[in-house]
Amino acid sequence: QRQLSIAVVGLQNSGKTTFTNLLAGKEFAVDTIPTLGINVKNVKLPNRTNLTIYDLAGQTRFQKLWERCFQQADLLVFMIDISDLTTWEQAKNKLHDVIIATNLEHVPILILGNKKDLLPKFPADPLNAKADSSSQQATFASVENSTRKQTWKYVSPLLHNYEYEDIPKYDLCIENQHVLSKVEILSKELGIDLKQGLLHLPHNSKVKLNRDIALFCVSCKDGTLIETVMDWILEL
Ligand SMILES: Nc1nc2c(ncn2[C@@H]2O[C@H](COP(=O)(O)OP(=O)(O)OP(=O)(O)O)[C@@H](O)[C@H]2O)c(=O)[nH]1
Ligand SMILES: [Mg+2]
Repeated sequence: QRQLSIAVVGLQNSGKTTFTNLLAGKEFAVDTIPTLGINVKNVKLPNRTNLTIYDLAGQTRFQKLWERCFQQADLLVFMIDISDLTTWEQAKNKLHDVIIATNLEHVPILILGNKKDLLPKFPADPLNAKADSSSQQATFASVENSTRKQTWKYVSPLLHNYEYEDIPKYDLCIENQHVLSKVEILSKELGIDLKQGLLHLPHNSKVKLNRDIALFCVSCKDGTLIETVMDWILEL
């Protein structure tokens, strides 16, 4: 039996409990109750893995509880609601705080841009179609001597043309919000260079990421890429 502990953090209403429920094999639910404090779930997976999921409350008053779970966690999941621009800056800053606070521990971090289903689709353009399908997921393994080389299989379709500096940067507004459903653009907007393993902070400062990091644009509602994310977790 293998034991894997996962701490799920992110702002309120981003979909943490929803994602936790999907991991536990439950259906998507529109009506959820905001989590108070910590909700711990144990899930037995068929391949002899026991998951312990710390589904944390996103409300500001509970965020100080997050740190307590970081020590126990083999994986941090950071949920972002990419459909909500009113909380975007706050979510990004919070993500940066969490990355910096945990960077020395080498704990892998999985960033999920959730609620992709609520973003407008890219204009139908046959030239874009191919690019779209190849840019669904991105994983970066940055810890040296990592035994988890297989995570690179998620990187390869993207890395062929992933160059952080070449990715356009947007002034996000409702008209162009759909760009966040492209994982490489999401990485740029979050300041995360998946290839070099760098976190870009304001005022040109950079932090080397000492950990495995993965980024996916998902929809817990439609189930988009949820299985891929689960596979990725099981490879840890
Ligand atoms: N459209 C859409 N709605 C989603 C998705 N994921 C979650 N939701 C909805 O978002 C709302 C909040 O979901 P929760 O999972 O409770 O959010 P949370 O992050 O646990 O919130 P706190 O516990 O308060 O921190 C619910 O109404 C969910 O149904 C998604 O992928 N698409
Ligand atoms: Mg919750």
